[in-house]
Amino acid sequence: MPSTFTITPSMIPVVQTRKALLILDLQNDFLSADGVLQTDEPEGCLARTLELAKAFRDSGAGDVIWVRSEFECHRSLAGDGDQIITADGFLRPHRATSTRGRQPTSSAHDTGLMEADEEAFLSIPAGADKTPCVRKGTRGAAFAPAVQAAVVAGRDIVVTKSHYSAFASGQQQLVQLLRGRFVTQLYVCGALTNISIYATALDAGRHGYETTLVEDCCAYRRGMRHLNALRQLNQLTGSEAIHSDSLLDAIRPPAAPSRPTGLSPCLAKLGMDMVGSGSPEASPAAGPRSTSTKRASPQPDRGGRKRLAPPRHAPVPVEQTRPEVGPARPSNDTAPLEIDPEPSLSDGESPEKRPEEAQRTAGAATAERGELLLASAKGPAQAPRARSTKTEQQPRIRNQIRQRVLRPSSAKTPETPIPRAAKPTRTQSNAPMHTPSTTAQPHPEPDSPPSMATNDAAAPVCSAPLCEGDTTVITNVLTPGLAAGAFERLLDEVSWAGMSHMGGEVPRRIAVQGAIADDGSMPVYRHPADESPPLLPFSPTVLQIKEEIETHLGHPVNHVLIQHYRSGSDYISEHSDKTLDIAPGSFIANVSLGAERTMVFRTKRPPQKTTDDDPPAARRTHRAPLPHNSLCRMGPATNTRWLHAIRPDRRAARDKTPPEQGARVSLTFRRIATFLDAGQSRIWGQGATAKTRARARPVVNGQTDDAVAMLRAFGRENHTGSGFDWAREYGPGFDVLHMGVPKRFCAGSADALGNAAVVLALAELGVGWARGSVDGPGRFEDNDVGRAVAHGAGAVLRYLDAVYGPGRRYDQMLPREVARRFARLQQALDLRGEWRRVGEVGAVGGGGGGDGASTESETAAVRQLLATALADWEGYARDAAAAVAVSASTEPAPAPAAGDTTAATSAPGFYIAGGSQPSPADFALWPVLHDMVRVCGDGVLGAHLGQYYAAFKQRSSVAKALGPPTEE
Ligand SMILES: O=C(O)CCC(=O)C(=O)O
Ligand SMILES: [Fe+2]
Repeated sequence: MPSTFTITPSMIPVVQTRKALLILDLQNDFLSADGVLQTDEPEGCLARTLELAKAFRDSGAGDVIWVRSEFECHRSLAGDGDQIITADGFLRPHRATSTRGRQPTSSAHDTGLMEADEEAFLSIPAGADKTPCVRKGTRGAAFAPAVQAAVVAGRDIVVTKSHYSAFASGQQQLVQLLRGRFVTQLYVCGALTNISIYATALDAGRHGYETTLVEDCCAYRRGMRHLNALRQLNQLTGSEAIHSDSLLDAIRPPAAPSRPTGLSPCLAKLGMDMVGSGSPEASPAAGPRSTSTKRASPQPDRGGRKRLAPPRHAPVPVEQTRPEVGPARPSNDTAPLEIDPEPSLSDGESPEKRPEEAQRTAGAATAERGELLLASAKGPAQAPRARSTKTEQQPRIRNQIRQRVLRPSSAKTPETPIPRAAKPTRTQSNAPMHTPSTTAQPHPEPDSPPSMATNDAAAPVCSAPLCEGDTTVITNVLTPGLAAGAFERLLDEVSWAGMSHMGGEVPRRIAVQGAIADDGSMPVYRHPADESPPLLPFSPTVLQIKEEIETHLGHPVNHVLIQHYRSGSDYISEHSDKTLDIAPGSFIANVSLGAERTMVFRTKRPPQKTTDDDPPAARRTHRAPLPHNSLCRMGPATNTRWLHAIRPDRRAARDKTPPEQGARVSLTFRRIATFLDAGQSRIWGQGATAKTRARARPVVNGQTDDAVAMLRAFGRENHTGSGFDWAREYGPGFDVLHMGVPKRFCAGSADALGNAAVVLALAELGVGWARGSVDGPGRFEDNDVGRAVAHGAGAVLRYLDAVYGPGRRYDQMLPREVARRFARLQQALDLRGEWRRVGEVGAVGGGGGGDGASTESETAAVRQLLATALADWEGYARDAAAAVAVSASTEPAPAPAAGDTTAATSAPGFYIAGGSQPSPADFALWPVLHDMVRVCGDGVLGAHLGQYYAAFKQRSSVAKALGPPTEE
């Protein structure tokens, strides 16, 4: 039977979705030195953003949309409208309860504070005294000159908004414009991360756009706000933050295939300085090529010119370069292997010249609608140009090509394997000077005999020199016996920690080990992190690795930073190692175990051009794959002139080769010349102000001027190549040890029960703290800007409740609940006082001081006393139990509080002042009950109070409060 409809797949319109780069608020008020809200972080942000905009446009990846803000009228932050972040403290990621992603806390009080914040530049509540920002017609509202010059009129799109969000209700212009262009994927950057970027990205998520933040192109004034915004966006909308390099990589024309090098498969993948030096001869090591004759036929580039597919074994530059600035680059000049997936669509003509192609891909009606909508958009928007599917499909095809050509299946190595136990012969002319060993570690002589037990497959192989010629990758670097199982042993034996940077966790686990001298002194390597884990002595496997690695360095190392990249999502951003504490002339030794990742080297930004006649400076990139059991031996010249990074590798597992799967451990060994004493309280050596131990000076902790100066010097080392003036920048030395986000300090008092109550509250509320350096009356010092201090357990409990606990929301409690919370807390504090007095007069415990040894009659007297004192509490516990029983039969169990991992499952979860979460009364009461039970046995508590006591005891926070005070 003939079918009613004939379905011809080629007739079905394919809507090709597109991307856009949304750049927000790069206006004078946010960028210029006299701007009202000048952003100065991150360094180089504007230049990177402009570079990205150009590359994005030139690559054909999508549209560049410049958005600017103009103050029109006060924008309230109450209700469901604009949302921004003005919190300086760490915002704990919360469970998204609302699909609209609204922040859960926004009382009138919070809103008032937010609107008053200077960064809330579109909110000027009545009576506010704020400097006007981005007022229409002012210089501050204009794009910064460099930005204005970067906007390509007639091609880019410029949109003006008067809300924080570019998608706010009443601002449908952008949504319509994007719809018309079939944009589904947005890359967002600009200024400020926590204000316009946050509001816009949150709304973009609501509109269903797949949104990615280009983190290093997001400008901000306060690091914590920037991090909070990125974190919250990730939490609420799933948007990821990437580095602009990753985006540039994704949109950049395809990588040239490696010229056959004849090296081992791994080394063949190294990007080496071989531009133009290769032979065009065929080689068995050449990677597979497409066998499709169609694909090998002449292909058009995007400019419509014919170009030839590369000859089968054409020499191609291995080094990947990207011009810093300069004219738009034709898409084919570095794309020798561009394969058109649909040759019929691109046969000889530029997509731009083929409007009918747009109809084939998107359908005539939709293409037209795109144009109509666009015409209604404000700003110099341009009619949509029809795009071929080719442009959009390139990344995927390129990836396939890259994988095939960069992974030759077989290759020979012409390198002479390095004999085991022999120091590799260094051929580089600019290899670091060998600093004589000052420690007693033995080093084999250069011509010591090769070890007997090696075979070819397992012998170390050294790559050709990389970057500045002083860097090499040595594969098979560890002896097979050590390499086998080292990865697993390290995971087990190393004491891993998180590390914070700018108040956030770095995206990998780390550990620090080093040579601790007999007197306890140790090397210290300072780099831009707020806190690093403590240095521990070399663990057995690390020590073995260190000893083998030293034979390849020719000098000892005394410090190692061990990093665990748990998956492809863990990474280290582009940086150069900070040489403040590194001994001059020494190598930085990166040992890789586990999954293969790629070290991407990129030359530092060249100095600003001086005249227009200078040719545009180019930055060079090398990719060095680091397979399991390899050593990247980086010399100082490379570290001076190049940055390096392990970028995230978020490819799906199926797109990775087996060696690339899984986790990686790297060990970065350094020779450090700055030292701390055993107590980490004094510092001396190369990078300190005191150059000798005899003159060692106290370390400086916290966010001090010194810390800022050191961080700025680190920043300059990252950005200045050989122009970095070490003697001037680092020569005088820094005594800074821990910097960055200050800690909260808690100093205990002689009152053990008060201390336990505070520790219990801190644990329950998930508030991290460190032990205060000064002992004295119980004291809590917060890490807010003003460093709020509360004295005495009662005040601290109230403070913690009001700032971190449910006490933030007294406005949402019934007055009687508030009164009950206050009254029970006071009563619990009084009970603690009575119990202490009992202890003092009757010598029966009372405050954890006594050992419970007392006569029967004394104990009986105390029991009697307690029976009276605890009568009220028994009643409260009975009421609370009854309330829980009622709500348990009608409602699902309340969610456990922050510090509790067990309450939801095993504890009934009733609290002495009622409610669904512990209150300060519980924190004050429970340690007292516990002490009473310790002294008098649990018979002292009535049935309900006993039940309350036992249930609360199961909470995970209790273990912390009972143990010795431990920091978080
Ligand atoms: O994991 C790596 O190989 C790189 C580590 C690194 O560059 C560093 O710690 O400075
Ligand atoms: Fe590094």
